[in-house]
Amino acid sequence: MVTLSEKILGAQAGTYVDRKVDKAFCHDGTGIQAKIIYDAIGAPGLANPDAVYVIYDHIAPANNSQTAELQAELRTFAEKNGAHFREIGSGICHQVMAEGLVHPGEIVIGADSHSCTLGALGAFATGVGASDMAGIWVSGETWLRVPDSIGLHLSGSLKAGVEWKDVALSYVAELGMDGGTYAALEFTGEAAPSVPMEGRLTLCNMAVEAGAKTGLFYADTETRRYLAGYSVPCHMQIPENPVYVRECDLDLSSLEPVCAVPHRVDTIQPVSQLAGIALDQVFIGTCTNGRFEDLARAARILKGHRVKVRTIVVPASERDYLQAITTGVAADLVKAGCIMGPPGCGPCLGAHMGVLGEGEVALSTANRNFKNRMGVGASYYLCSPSTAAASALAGEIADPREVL
Ligand SMILES: CC(C)[C@H](C(=O)O)[C@@H](O)C(=O)O
Ligand code: SF4
Repeated sequence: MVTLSEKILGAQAGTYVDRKVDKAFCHDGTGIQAKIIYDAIGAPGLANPDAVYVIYDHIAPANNSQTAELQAELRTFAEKNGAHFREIGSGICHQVMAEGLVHPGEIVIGADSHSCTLGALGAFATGVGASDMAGIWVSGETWLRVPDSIGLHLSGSLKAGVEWKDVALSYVAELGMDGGTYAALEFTGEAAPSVPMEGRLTLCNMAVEAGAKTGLFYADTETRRYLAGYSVPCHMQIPENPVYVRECDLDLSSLEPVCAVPHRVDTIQPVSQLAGIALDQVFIGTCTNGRFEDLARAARILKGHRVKVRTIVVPASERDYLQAITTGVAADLVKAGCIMGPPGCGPCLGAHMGVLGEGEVALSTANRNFKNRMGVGASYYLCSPSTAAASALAGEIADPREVL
């Protein structure tokens, strides 16, 4: 009668606990703020430098001198204090941590709201603000209220042209933007073991868009297969008849390609009904959908054709980028007219490399379409990599099932 969160945190839902943090990561944005608070506390050093990661991804490379100077300051801090530092171009913090650094059963805290992504590995992973991160640097621990859990039971299999992103957008729409507030979403059911790791990362990534504390998959043979690629051993996690405060059934076979429409992540419409909406920009990337598999899906549609609208592709990590290069996926994308950016967040949060102008309309594989996020006065739809690719070819929103 124990949920995975209760098991990992070692206490019943509702209990407040202090716990040692196994991995604590931040990026160039939140790391700077955490350092200001850490300096004010005046601690003698990091309590557990080996658990601390500083990963440059948000405005990477820097967009102006002030950003560059702040980044230089945090870089020096990380190096002096013995933290793990990942330079610009390494990739988005969540993806970098997913590449063999996070293990099932760990407590993983990131100074970024999408840290829930790492629940895909059977870890308890959640986001905190900069002050909590500074607290972890000082003490090596954090406090948490053990969350209640919502069971999301997956059954059936995806039809052609429907992707994990469509599942993610569909479950967020089902729960609503605050429907999972402070809960842990446990992905279970007969179809869960067959969800590949890249799909698990996409599904857990969007848990916070339903207000959830985290999303989790039980570590199973897929987790073991994935971690073996990083020479990381994996202990399986067996569900112990968890009790959920709410249960949702998601029949994968019943889903179709969807978009979240401006300006809410939980408001979706079938792509077929949006077809024909003219676009100014398509963006394929982010911690939701910038992995190699996502780039390959887009390339499958774009290969041998030419995009009709500016299309920016940003790999989630150096590893994803290299894989796209060695497999020819990157060449297919560039030959199709896509602009490839360095691994990182790219234009996701409207800070650089593809900011939209007033009145512009974009389609993005990201997880948020909040008003003014990618550019003041712009509007954007969220979708899967295949929908993004099909739409890039058409210059307007298009159904991927028509070109597959
Ligand atoms: C900048 C950062 C704090 C923010 C987050 O926490 O999610 C960003 O990554 C985002 O996606 O909006
Ligand atoms: S890719 Fe986007 S959503 Fe993910 S961490 Fe970066 S800014 Fe946030």
